[in-house]
Amino acid sequence: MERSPLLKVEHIEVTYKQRQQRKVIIQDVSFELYPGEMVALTGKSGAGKSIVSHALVGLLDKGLSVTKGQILFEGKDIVTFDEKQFEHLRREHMALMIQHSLNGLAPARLVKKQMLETIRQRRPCSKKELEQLLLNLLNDVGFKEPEQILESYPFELSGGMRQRVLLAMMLSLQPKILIADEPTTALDLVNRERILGLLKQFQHRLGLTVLLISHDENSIKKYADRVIHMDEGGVLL
Ligand SMILES: Nc1ncnc2c1ncn2[C@@H]1O[C@H](COP(=O)(O)OP(=O)(O)OP(=O)(O)O)[C@@H](O)[C@H]1O
Repeated sequence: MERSPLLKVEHIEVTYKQRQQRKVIIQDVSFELYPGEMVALTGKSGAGKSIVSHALVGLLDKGLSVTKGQILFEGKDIVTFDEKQFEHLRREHMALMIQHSLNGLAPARLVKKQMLETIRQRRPCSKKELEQLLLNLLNDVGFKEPEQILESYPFELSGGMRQRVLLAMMLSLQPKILIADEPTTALDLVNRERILGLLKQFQHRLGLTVLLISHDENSIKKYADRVIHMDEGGVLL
């Protein structure tokens, strides 16, 4: 039986428009993601990888928009979604783990508070149950003393620890697709391998579909089932 893609990006173009200025930033980008696979999107800095990831979840910066093509999630074109529909998509289906761990966590707010806020969007259960879920998730990403992590501020944690907290937070949303945009850029080799190993583990254990975005093809290719190359705004096949 032929499998259908969970996500199908078809010939998308993203344009930057501001007053008289108009510039095509990426053009004719097409690729597919099948359920349960880990696909790497690589290409040099400036190729447009982050723009693609933002377009997928409706988080393009002001002035940027998808001007051609379709992005089909479970067969439905999401290019025309409004903000409310994208919020729903991000909460229920597609989580974006963004570049540099501190961007994803407020440095001076307790980890527990931030994680609770995220998980509450998805699971309406008691505070006690939620806290237990958080402890389990932190355990899953390798924290031996998750209680201590919950009571920490992100600025007190190392880059690798923050990235693992962020991963636990994203997993709490139980997404179908996890988009990890340069998840290991700021990390040393040991932490890089640890984060990528965890992503691989969750791909297998939860059947998670992962889009792994990185300019460093060498560090991710052994983890990916397939590699897609982007070059100056397009996809090289
Ligand atoms: N908000 C924006 N407005 C206008 N142009 C932008 C904006 N953000 C990015 N660009 C342009 O889009 C192109 C692609 O940028 P993008 O950040 O997607 O590259 P990238 O492949 O993710 O690079 P990196 O690996 O460095 O993150 C670049 O030429 C950049 O200058």
